[in-house]
Amino acid sequence: MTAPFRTLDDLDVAGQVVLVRADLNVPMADGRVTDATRIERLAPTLVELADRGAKVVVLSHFGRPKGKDPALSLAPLVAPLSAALGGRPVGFAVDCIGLPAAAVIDQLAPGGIALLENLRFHPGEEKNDPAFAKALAALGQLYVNDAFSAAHRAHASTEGLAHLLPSAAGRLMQAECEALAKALETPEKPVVAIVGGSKVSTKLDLLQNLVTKVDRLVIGGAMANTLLFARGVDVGASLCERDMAETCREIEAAAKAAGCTLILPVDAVVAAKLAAGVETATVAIDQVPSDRMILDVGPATVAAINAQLAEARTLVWNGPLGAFETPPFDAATVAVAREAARLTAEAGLVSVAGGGDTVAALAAAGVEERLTYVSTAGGAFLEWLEGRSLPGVEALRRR
Ligand SMILES: Nc1ncnc2c1ncn2[C@@H]1O[C@H](COP(=O)(O)OP(=O)(O)O)[C@@H](O)[C@H]1O
Ligand SMILES: O=C(OP(=O)(O)O)[C@H](O)COP(=O)(O)O
Repeated sequence: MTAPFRTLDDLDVAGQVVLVRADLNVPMADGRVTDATRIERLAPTLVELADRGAKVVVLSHFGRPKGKDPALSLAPLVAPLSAALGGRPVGFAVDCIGLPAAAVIDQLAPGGIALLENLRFHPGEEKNDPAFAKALAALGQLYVNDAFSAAHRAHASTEGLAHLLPSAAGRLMQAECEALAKALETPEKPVVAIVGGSKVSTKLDLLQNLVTKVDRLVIGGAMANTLLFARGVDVGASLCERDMAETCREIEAAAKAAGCTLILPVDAVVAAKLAAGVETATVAIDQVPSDRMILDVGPATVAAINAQLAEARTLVWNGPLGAFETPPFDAATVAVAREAARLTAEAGLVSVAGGGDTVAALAAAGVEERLTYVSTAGGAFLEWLEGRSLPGVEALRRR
């Protein structure tokens, strides 16, 4: 079968500078990578290109910087990237365009690899500014997109660049598209979705459409706080995007119209601040003290979610249910992850989960290998599920 887009098989890369859009937006704490899944899943593309004699130039964003923010530099990713490549040296350029980038690329021999500084230090990246895309294109001869997890963004490095250079999907991009299609193109019902995490405004928008694709939608994490607030629940000092209340009401209406059952937390684990060792309490969802934050869903909510999973034939999951990086606020995410893994093994549940932090949470729960498929993508995976075309994938299609 012909691939819907060009792949590495279609490129003659020997001696060429290949610009590889990667997603090195990995979870980090204290300057160290806490989950290297995205790096490890990218590595085969870089190794293949290098072994075929390409000069490999890795492009990525990291976080959501407003201008040049040293705290969001990609420099700390050089060592973990080199480790994932079996110790191959990785060069680093302090800017992703212009002389600093060109100078580092000039030093590359065939088979060499370099990483360029955070693309989002330039506003032209997120604006898909043609001049910025052109400055990136000037650095190389070929373009490979291996960042499926950023393919829902129409940015210069994910969309614009594909129109300026001969382009192809990397092995991870290819594998993600194939695996998601295989697992979810005709999902067995009932389909239960779990959406949590903290990227509230960017992910709320897609829930309106998602409710037409799934039978039940469980909402946890900071996402739930915003929906609860919109229902009139006092969420105290919790992370909550109060200006999204109207959108939340629209989602509730869309769910009702589509016959999708919404499952929101009925209890919560609260604390005065997000820190290890703080005093916690489990309270009913309408009893959150005004000076406390909801940092995890409570045990009654976990029981309700697991009851949904018991009836489900398909599970799709993006976003942790709580602030899982800081125990004990990982309890609900771990409990639900283990139940999903058990049902996958024992009851034939098709379970697909994705997202940078979700993968880290699944790994911490020890179930990363026990679900049907784990994607590196969160938002992109949900948009794929909605049936939306992803700009980063569309730009690679064979024309
Ligand atoms: N109740 C909560 N309050 C604050 N942060 C939360 C809460 N629940 C989850 N989070 C945070 O959400 C983050 C993950 O969100 P997100 O980026 O949307 O997920 P993913 O990367 O898997 O797509 C984690 O860092 C986690 O600590
Ligand atoms: O981590 C990412 O997405 P995810 O949190 O949905 O998994 C991607 O790197 C996209 O990042 P963005 O949502 O800042 O564009």
